[in-house]
Amino acid sequence: MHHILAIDQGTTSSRAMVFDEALTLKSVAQEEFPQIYPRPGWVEHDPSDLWSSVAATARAAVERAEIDGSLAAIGITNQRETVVVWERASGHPIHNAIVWQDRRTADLCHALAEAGQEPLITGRTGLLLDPYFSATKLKWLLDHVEGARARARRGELLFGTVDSYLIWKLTGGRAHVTDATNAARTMLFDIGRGTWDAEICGLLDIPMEMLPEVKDCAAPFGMTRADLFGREIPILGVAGDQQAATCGQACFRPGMMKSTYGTGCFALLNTGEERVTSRARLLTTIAYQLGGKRTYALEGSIFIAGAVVQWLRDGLKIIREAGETQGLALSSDAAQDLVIVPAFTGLGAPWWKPESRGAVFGLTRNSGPAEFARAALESVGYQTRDLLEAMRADWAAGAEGVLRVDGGMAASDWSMQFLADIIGAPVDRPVVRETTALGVAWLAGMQAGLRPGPEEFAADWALERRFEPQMEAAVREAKYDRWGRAVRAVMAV
Ligand SMILES: Nc1ncnc2c1ncn2[C@@H]1O[C@H](COP(=O)(O)OP(=O)(O)O)[C@@H](O)[C@H]1O
Ligand SMILES: O=P(O)(O)OC[C@H](O)CO
Repeated sequence: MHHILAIDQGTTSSRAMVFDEALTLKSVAQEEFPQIYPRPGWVEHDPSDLWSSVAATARAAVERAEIDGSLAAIGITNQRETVVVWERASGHPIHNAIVWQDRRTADLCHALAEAGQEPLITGRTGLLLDPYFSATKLKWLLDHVEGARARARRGELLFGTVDSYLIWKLTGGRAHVTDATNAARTMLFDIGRGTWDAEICGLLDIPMEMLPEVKDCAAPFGMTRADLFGREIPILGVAGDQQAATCGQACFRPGMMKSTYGTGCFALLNTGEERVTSRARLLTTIAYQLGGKRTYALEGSIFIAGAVVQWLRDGLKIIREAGETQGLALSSDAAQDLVIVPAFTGLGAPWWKPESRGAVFGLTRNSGPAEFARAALESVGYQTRDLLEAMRADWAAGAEGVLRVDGGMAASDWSMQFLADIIGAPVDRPVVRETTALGVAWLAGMQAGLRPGPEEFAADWALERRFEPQMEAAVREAKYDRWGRAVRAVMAV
């Protein structure tokens, strides 16, 4: 029996999982690492923390799985958009990684929009002019680290998203590569042609010498150093974490969609070969690239989902652990209809209002922890419906009715039932909820010749529970209408 190691390098922790060749999970290791907030709105990671947590969890997962040298392939999935720049000669980063959540380039994005650059950028990359993406963060580094641009031009510095940096470390500096899904999040990549875009690089003064080679999601990315796992192991699968979850959820047919509920929520709708241009301010992105063929997706990104539950725990201190929200919601007063708009760091898709902040509507003297818990869980459902409405507006062919869910918050039955109620469609939760790691393990396993293609993988996808909508249509629409008014009020303040 061969085994596959999936490395999932996320925003707050690194995880490693070993799967056998039938994709049964054998072991897990996880390590959190520090978040660095140098100023309000700035978020950084120390690249050495990313690397050491990946190396430690990878080794621990392999040890725990007791697989006796049968490791055949590695897959890497990662937090997307985060930028690392390092020296080709030494492998040393020239600065902390600038994380996807970092807002330091908001003014630069604003200036580019004022200068009329958004149509070019959106047309080529499918993305909006927002600090979320890598390009303006990379420009910031080249502008602020002394001598960086000249060194990059001489070929001394390399840029990568986290996957690319990890591959450089794993291979001992023998491969400077990335995959098409990660490249698609940089705002430097022409997603139609599948190449780095010279015009956008020119506009931002980014030397193209520092960009990695872009490969399919299932491809030979390089061999690890022999000392890491006792011999060289091939890295054969790479995808951004939301795209890996799309694969793990087997959303291979146009119209299929998944929504992942972690700290934030990211919904991807497979649009097949069609590169749908959003009129509703969603993102167009690459879902996966296999055999040189790109499959596209519409993506809605919400920055606060599970994080609203963390706020109940750490901010309001009305719960000790996330699971308590379910009991509270069940005991809440149905006559009160509290609405929480959790715009703690602004509003993401489809509004893109970085300056908005949150609000609570409908407070009475009887409003207490139970009503807050229910409103917090409901806010995640409402935000998802906003994304689905935008997807419907954008794509006439339209999403199939069912939404596949995963991520930590998908564990909450109450939340998933409300989600089904408010979107008015079934919500399917799979048996395997580690869809991100599963997706990239499948990609690597397929490239290794251990796993068959998408059709067979899709046939193996197993439902744990379907949540059917039960709410009366009139109640649903009245509640959603009230949410819409609350969001508009938040944007107006
Ligand atoms: N039973 C639950 N009910 C509601 N929210 C939950 C529950 N379990 C976990 N969460 C939320 O899910 C999030 C963790 O999910 P995870 O997929 O691990 O996130 P990430 O990968 O972004 O760190 C947390 O924000 C937590 O508040
Ligand atoms: O690390 P996660 O799971 O919060 O995912 C982050 C996303 O990739 C950001 O686009």
